[in-house]
Amino acid sequence: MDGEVIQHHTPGGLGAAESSRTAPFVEISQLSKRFGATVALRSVSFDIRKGETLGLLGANGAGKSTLIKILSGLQPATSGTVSVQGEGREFTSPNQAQQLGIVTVHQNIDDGVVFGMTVAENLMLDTLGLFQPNPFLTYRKIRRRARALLEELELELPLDLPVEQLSASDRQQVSIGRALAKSPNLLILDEPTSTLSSREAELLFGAVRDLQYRGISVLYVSHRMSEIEELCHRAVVLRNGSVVSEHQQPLDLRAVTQSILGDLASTSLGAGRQHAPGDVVMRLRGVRSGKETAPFDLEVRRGEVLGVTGLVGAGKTELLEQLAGTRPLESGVITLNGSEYKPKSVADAIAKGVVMMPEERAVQAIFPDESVSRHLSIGRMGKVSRLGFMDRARERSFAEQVIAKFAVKAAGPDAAIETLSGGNQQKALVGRWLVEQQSLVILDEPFRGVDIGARAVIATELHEYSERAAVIVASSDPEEVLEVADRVLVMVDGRIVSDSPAFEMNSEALADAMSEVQRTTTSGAPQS
Ligand SMILES: Nc1ncnc2c1ncn2[C@@H]1O[C@H](COP(=O)(O)OP(=O)(O)OP(=O)(O)O)[C@@H](O)[C@H]1O
Repeated sequence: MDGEVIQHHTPGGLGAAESSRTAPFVEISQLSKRFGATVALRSVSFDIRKGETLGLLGANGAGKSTLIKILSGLQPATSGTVSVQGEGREFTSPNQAQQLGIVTVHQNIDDGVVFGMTVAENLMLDTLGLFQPNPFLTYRKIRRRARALLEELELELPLDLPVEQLSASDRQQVSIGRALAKSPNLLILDEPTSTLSSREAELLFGAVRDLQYRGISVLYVSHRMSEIEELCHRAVVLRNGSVVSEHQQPLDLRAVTQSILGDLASTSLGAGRQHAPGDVVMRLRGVRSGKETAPFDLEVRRGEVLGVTGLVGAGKTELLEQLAGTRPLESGVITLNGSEYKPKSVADAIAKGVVMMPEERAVQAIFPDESVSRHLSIGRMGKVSRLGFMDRARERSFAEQVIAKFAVKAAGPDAAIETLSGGNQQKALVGRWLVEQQSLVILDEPFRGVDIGARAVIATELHEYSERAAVIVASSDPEEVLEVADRVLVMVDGRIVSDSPAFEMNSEALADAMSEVQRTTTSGAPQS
């Protein structure tokens, strides 16, 4: 431990019984985990007390997910012990962990849902034992129980839709609902808000507070310091697989950040940078973000990072997909470097120099068994093949450049992508589009699961890259947008309601604009 001063405090409005939060529910002792030559956890010891919400923090690759996988019975530890309510336990399956009341919502949303089943079936999967055939269990009954659960959690989800038809954030809500239906004693949440809008995140915080009142323990992993501050009674920091500090409320955020990174020098983000907008790269005239919405005009220039924000469902993705060739143009005309631009497909857009990193990393971009280098070549076949055959040397050297430039923590270009921590996968995916020259790079939610140090690296690279190309960054988190953007568009219900230089905005003003659904004006970006 670094020996931080420990002060006692209850997070705002929690009111959970202080006295019951002294006995440990889980005690982790000298836990270590190796993957070949990689040491993911080194002799980790701490406890999670009854009724407390404990924050688990650490940079990308620090070992958080590995620890969670051990606690959930998904992976065995190499050495060390885990005790539950004072008894040493070894879990060899998620079922065993769940029998002891330990339920986990994993970082990858789709680990928590079963495709091909409806929302109602997913919610009741474990509680009603739907994996076993039961002739007496009707869909009506499943649906009734699921609806009662949703009412209790104050969630609104379409019960009869197959989960694969839901948006990422709705699937996330289903997996959280499914976990809560199991009445856990310890709920582990691994970056639960990374795919949620701020309103959905508020609902989740309400659910966590409810668990606190009921004396249920929560292990809460997040890169967002404001969430740790708001929800957690204590926080433990992992760095390079070791526990390096423990913090109590009120959190000293500077000390926490320093402890996570081991060095504060690399965390200055882009706020307040000087920039000079250059030539127009892409010009939109009469374009719509959806069929029902009013058309608008927009110019995207070299020399500035254009941030696009709005709640989930505001129309950001619909707009950006039209630019990237994944969705046909609804209406209007687009020009790219002065010529008409009407991409017929993603490949056509890429050939014209417009590339997009999609929002849903796991579903749309990751092929788990492929190596990092193969992964980074997907969509760049023309650049890494010769006479139709993959050129392995070129593929590896490209991957090496991305790994070095974005400080991706990986055993090397041949490592399978699934051996990288979530945040390191994300850095590699962002980096793959910023090594070569493009006309326009679009990144949808690039900071998802990325730690504060890595965010600074990405922001710096984006600023540098924007000198040569137009860059659009979309995020539903106003703070993330302000960290990187020079100019910010706010979208509400498919319309652009504000278009301003970033230095004129702050996160409160942005959040207000994002939630202002009843605006009467059509667009803050004037038609010309
Ligand atoms: N299956 C695996 N094979 C090899 N190495 C692995 C494997 N899983 C994890 N690692 C390595 O263990 C270390 C810890 O990874 P882990 O996923 O626990 O980090 P994390 O703290 O959850 O990061 P993030 O914030 O990016 O999700 C990393 O160096 C990672 O590359």
